[in-house]
Amino acid sequence: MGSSELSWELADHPRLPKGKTVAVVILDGWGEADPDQFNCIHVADTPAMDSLKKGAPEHWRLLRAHGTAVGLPTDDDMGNSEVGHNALGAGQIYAQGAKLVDLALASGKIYEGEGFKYIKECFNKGTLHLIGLLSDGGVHSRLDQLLLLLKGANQHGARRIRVHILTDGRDVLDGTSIHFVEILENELLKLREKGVDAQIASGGGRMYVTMDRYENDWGVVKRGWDAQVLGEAPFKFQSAIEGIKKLREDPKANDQFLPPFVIVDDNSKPIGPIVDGDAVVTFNFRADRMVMIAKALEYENFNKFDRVRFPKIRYAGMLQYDGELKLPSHYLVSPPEIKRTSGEYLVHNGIKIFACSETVKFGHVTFFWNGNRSGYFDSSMEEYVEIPSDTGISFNVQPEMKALEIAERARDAILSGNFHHVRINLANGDMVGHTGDIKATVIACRAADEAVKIIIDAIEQVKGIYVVTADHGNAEDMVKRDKSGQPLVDKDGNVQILTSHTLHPVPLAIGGPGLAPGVRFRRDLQSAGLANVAATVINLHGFEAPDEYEPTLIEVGGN
Ligand SMILES: O=C(O)[C@@H](CO)OP(=O)(O)O
Ligand SMILES: [Mn+2]
Ligand SMILES: [Mn+2]
Repeated sequence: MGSSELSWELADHPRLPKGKTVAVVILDGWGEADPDQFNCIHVADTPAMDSLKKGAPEHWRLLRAHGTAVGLPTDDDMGNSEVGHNALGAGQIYAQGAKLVDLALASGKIYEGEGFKYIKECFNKGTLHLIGLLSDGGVHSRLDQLLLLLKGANQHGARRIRVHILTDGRDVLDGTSIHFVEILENELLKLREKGVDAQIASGGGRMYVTMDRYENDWGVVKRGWDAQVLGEAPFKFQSAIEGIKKLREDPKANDQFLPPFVIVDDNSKPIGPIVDGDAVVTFNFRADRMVMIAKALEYENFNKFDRVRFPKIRYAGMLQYDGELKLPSHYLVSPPEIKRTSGEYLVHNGIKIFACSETVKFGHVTFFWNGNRSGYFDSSMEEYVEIPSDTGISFNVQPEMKALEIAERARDAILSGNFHHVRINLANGDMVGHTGDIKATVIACRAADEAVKIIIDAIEQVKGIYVVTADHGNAEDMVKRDKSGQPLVDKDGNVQILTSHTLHPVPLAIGGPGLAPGVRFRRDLQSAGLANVAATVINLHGFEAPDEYEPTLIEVGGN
């Protein structure tokens, strides 16, 4: 039976009432780890989160937020916002992009699909361009997948290949970009030895070039366009390794923010602009930071910046990045078909939804939450509010970010009585954690905690229920550690700052005056993860969860 024939009607929960306002708060990048000076959540003053934990074993627990619990290939994979919010919103665990690409490459099916056949048409006369994040972080892309794709594309006819790299330093240690470029150069050399004209053509740091999201700053995408498509950039080098070494000589340089550069030949001519008749693949599997560049590459009508030239190319994404917009229209691997998410169920069952975050996380509580789908399920039942993020600064400069504004909008939505379900994401722990600035991250954690307090107070007033959790770890551990947990130091004796997410579990707290007496966490689901939250929230709205969902975390004990 197709899913459209399944009913959307949820059964009444036998013990739990309807009509309570439920606030769902996602602390982005807020894991649980042992306390020490690199645990910014521990160092920060966080009275609201502390009080949720203290003495409340029935209403506070940990959840798995990484690896197979959220559909990633292995339990060595750290969690991230995409898979975390997908699991939270969908209540089911789907094999995610990273895994699907692994399988398609291993079986060779990637080369038999419509997307590859489409770009292959250009291999005879045109160049194949590969654009994406160069690291083994596994959040947006993976180097090993790129290398397999390079090899496979060549075996299937690509004779001229240009790679446009985006340096990481966010999912991996800062300064590791050189290492990844060396590995890539090695592979390109092997291809050249076989007579393939394969080279790196341009580059730049992921946070400054190409990988913006949720339309926070189109200037980022434009810088990428200029380098990748037009072959224009403020820096020109004869090799990417030489270029990155040069750029990193600036003491403030950082892989995440390297300026755009193009590789030029002996005559200072860029070696790989994208021109009519070329094929382009964006090789990131994760959606949010590819949607904007996909629009620039695909849309005939486009007014976000002056593209100067709009080459007639064949473009495919590694995945389709937006299922609602069908963007891009060609892709190498089908994305996970995330269906029957909790948001869609709730609106079908009369629950009015308010969702809010600031720009840099706005799509997390809407697009990701709803299974990588943009827009409303039912605009008469939902309101999504985006608070504009600061632009043009690194978030350690303003670590409070928009936590207060988000909390106030959520408070107003709660007190208005117009919504049953109020959902927010607080970006601080994650966005400031990624900067590696420990002092600023401590301030960030405190700001997020203050926002939690505002929401809990509002829930008290309307006799509602709160659910506070996180999507993955980040701020709770800011240092790279050895196997025994000791901080690692570099050759100068400095600790190695960790800018990435972590493998730690995240807290889940429930409470509020609306929580029915006897509601408590079950004890039989010790290894539960983020996907168990959706059924729990649906129960708290007074419904039984759908059968296909991961089990609820709560039970109603005797009085
Ligand atoms: O910034 C991002 O793109 C990722 C890290 O690569 O973080 P998050 O998953 O929290 O959005
Ligand atoms: Mn996140
Ligand atoms: Mn993050």
